[in-house]
Amino acid sequence: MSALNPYRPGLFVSLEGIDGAGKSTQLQAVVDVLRAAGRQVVLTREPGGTEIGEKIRELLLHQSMHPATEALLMFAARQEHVLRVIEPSLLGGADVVCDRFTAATLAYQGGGKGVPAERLEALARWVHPGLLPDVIVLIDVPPEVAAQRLAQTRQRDRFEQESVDFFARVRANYLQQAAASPDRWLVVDGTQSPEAVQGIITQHLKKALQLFESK
Ligand SMILES: Nc1ncnc2c1ncn2[C@@H]1O[C@H](COP(=O)(O)OP(=O)(O)O)[C@@H](O)[C@H]1O
Ligand SMILES: Cc1cn([C@H]2C[C@H](O)[C@@H](COP(=O)(O)OP(=O)(O)O)O2)c(=O)[nH]c1=O
Repeated sequence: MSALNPYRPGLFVSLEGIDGAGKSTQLQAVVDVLRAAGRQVVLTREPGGTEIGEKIRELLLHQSMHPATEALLMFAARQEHVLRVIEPSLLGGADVVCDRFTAATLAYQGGGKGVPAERLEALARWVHPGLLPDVIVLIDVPPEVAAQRLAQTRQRDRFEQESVDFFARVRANYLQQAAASPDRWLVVDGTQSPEAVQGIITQHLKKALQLFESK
């Protein structure tokens, strides 16, 4: 059982980082390390993870809207996700690996777009009282590096078209959150090779799992 969330048997892991940090590249390795340890794993994402959540995701990624609307839709999608996927999985004993969670709303809508943190924190208390990931992996890269990677690869969605300044604010907010809860966060230097990033995440998760299973 977890020291942080002592009421449930599943480990909750989320991955965070600015767009282009290398999150998608590392997701499967996170799942693999847990499965190799004999755990059952549910891989999911935000915004999304449920039928309603995926519809909200489509709106969010492609329609322009006020940052407050954006934040409220993120939490609407999250409410469905927590109630239908995350909590039942954790309570049933499965680990949940989530591509982004509430830290992303604090960083993007809060740090990046100026929605007041206390409003976002109030929504978080409403939508998932007492529930936070046990481990939050932040893949940290300077926005210039992320932009260069994205330019070389894919069509950008609405969020990925934001400026380097925007991503600098998002990154700074993530780093502040991590500094405030060092026991929960792992900050990995994402400018290293994918193999090096994977090695650091794997080692950390193995230790976190040992601690979790010994409680
Ligand atoms: N450590 C790394 N070093 C160099 N390039 C990377 C690294 N990790 C990912 N990439 C590349 O950067 C781009 C964005 O990675 P991706 O995993 O899709 O990022 P995210 O999911 O965080 O937006 C992809 O082309 C990917 O191959
Ligand atoms: C969960 C979440 C995501 N986002 C943004 C970050 C991403 O740009 C976008 C989609 O997330 P994601 O699917 O993680 O993007 P990618 O894998 O392409 O990096 O939504 C927020 O702005 N706030 C949030 O709360």
